[in-house]
Amino acid sequence: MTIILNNIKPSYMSEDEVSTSDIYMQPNVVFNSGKNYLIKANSGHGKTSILNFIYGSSTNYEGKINYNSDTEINVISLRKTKLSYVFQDYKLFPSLSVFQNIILKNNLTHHKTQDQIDALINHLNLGHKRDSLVENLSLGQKQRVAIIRALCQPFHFILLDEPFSHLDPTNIKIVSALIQKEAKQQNAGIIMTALDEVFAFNFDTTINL
Ligand SMILES: Nc1ncnc2c1ncn2[C@@H]1O[C@H](COP(=O)(O)OP(=O)(O)OP(=O)(O)O)[C@@H](O)[C@H]1O
Repeated sequence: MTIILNNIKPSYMSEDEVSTSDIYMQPNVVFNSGKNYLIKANSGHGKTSILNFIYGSSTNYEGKINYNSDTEINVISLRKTKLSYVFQDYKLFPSLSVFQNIILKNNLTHHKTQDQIDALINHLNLGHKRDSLVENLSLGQKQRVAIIRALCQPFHFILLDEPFSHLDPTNIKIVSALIQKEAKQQNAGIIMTALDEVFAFNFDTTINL
């Protein structure tokens, strides 16, 4: 799958604000599945915005996004099998447990077995929290739950919005290896945003937003 951005500009940001961007207001910015991309920028420069535009959860922009060069495709139809997203604010259900949050999604996709989900929970050091309510987790624990949930579907691209902002170096290493392995198995692309370099990851391309 290919995602092509053409002259994208958030409607709520001025031309001056995005004038130095390598993505905003640029023609033909191409993302290919099978490749890992880092989108790097300071706070408030539009990282969440660009992922929301690609995912179609915001249409508050000028310009055009094409998926597989198809100008007519409805991005929402791509989400179940082609686009996964780890939101910066996680979008978990606080009154459900770790396991319930994950299985709720997996029940829609049937992408993993229950044993595979338990193995992932243990692998990301959340075994002792499996049946705890998400509202009682630390931010770093919530971040890992959101990552496991995002892996419970097939995808051609996974979008990750500052996914390691609350993780320690050991967990970053474990989570990075897992995401890269899962993406590689599906020949999928990774589009990650961050404030700075992410050394635990092998990126093909780093783009300054
Ligand atoms: N729906 C919206 N309406 C108006 N302004 C918005 C909207 N969404 C974002 N903004 C503004 O656009 C700018 C970019 O926001 P965005 O959340 O994309 O940045 P970011 O790079 O992800 O920031 P951070 O690193 O702090 O998470 C900010 O000035 C923000 O206030």
